[in-house]
Amino acid sequence: MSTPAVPISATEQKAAEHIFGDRLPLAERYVEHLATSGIERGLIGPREVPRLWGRHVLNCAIMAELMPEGATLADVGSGAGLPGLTLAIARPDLRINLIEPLERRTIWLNEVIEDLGLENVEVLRARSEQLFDEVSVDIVTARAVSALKNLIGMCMPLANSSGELLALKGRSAADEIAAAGKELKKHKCAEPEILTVGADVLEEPSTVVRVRRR
Ligand SMILES: C[S@@+](CC[C@H](N)C(=O)[O-])C[C@H]1O[C@@H](n2cnc3c(N)ncnc32)[C@H](O)[C@@H]1O
Repeated sequence: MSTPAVPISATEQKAAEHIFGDRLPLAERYVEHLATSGIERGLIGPREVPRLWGRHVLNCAIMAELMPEGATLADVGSGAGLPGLTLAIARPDLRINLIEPLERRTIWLNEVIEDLGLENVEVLRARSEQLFDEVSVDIVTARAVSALKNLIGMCMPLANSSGELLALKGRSAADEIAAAGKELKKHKCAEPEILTVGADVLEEPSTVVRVRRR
């Protein structure tokens, strides 16, 4: 691959070492894929290159801190593998389904998974709603897929009886929770929690909304 320079600050480098440990070379290879074929094939915008490490890979991979050992995951609307592929790289003990309906995205994801030699992740080409009878996992993740009020109906049916949704959100988290009252009630969910993750290692920690059933 001829790779455009993907900048990484000293703080990001330290965070990447902290999150990925001896699997950091796999994360670096993933970033190379994002910056080359990921851009050529429209999975990520060229203007994102300067923010690939900080805003995309590290803000997603830090969610590994919330994952119990050996958990099963479904990442809804995985796109270029965010956050699902970053979690598969950081945590080989997790078993992860990447759920993505668009064929060209699933082809790219499978190519990257094969190149990285990841054995704990599988791509399912489908909309989440088509998998409600087939997928039952401990944790459903989603980032930049839809507003929380829509995500609840798209994701909670994929969670097992004690399962949960972890949605990566930004500053809108509290407003999105306030707007999701009807859906939370319909799916018998408790009041969501807003978690700040990675404050000790990231310049901008991630905001995650955790939704559990009552
Ligand atoms: C804006 S992209 C975000 C991709 C990635 N999660 C990220 O953070 O970069 C939204 C993705 O959700 C997928 N998507 C939309 N509706 C979906 C559904 N009902 N089930 C699963 N994926 C869906 C789209 O195909 C698209 O790849």
